[in-house]
Amino acid sequence: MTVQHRPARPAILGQNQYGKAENRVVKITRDGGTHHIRDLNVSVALSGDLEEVHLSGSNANCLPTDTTKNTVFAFAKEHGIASAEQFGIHLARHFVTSQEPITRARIRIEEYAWERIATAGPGADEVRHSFARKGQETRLTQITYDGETWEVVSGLKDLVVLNSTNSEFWGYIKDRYTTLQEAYDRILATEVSSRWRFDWTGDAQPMPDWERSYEQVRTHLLQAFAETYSLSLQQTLYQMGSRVIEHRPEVEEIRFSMPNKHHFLVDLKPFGLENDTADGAVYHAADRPYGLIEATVLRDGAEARIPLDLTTI
Ligand SMILES: O=c1[nH]c(=O)c2[nH]c(=O)[nH]c2[nH]1
Repeated sequence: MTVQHRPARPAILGQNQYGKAENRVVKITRDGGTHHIRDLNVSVALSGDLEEVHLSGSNANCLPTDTTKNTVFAFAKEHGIASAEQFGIHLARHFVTSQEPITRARIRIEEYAWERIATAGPGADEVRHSFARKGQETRLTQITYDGETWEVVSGLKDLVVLNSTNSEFWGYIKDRYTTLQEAYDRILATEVSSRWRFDWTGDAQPMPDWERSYEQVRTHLLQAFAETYSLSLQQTLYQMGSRVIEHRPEVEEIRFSMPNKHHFLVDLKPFGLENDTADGAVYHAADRPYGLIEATVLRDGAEARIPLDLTTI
């Protein structure tokens, strides 16, 4: 029997699209002391007359993905973000109407919601520039018992918080590798992971009210974050820990691991746009690398027993 071979046929280019994915755009608008935040993850995919880009390597019809990224940030500054839908419509229309070879644009946007951290007020002391990301953090606990002594370490993780002002960072060491510019008004954002150890070791002592303790520690952490005028994330961390130690007698020791979730002001000067912190500033929320600030705050005389690496409990 003879085997039938299908005639060889040439390769052809099928459906294709390209663009810049996951542009992390944060815009802060100021209404006096009350700040508003919009936090988007914007992905652009363009298609059209792009055969030659793939086949011959001619880039004559290629709008660089870098340009699509710049457009997203510049539009956030110039036109604002009234809603994710409005922003996406505006971008899609721009790409299709301004570039002849581009005949289709798909803009995908995820929006991260934030809620204000409640502080003292309303009144002069009320903080209006501090936010916690919506969505519940994870509450944790670890109980150890050897037949005699109890150890209870509780905590939380994934609590994302942001101050849109009242944060500076300057006066640090400068060596030949330093390029960081001093900051006098920056965003301070972190994802709090914390564990705290209770002074309760056994039945001879009254047991803490675990529910109320958790609620109170969480509130003190949030309020200390919001109310601290920060000169570094390290200083904010210490304020958060010492506030818990001072207000919650049942807590002996509290440990933190806090990534510095950097937000960089985008340089929009090449597009004739000023972008400073005064109002409507647009930031790039950088993913990695991140600063990682870790420390324990203890009651004077207490023993530090929470492991340095929080992932081990
Ligand atoms: O709060 C900060 N602490 C640092 O140690 C540090 N280092 C850095 O580059 N930025 C910051 N911010």
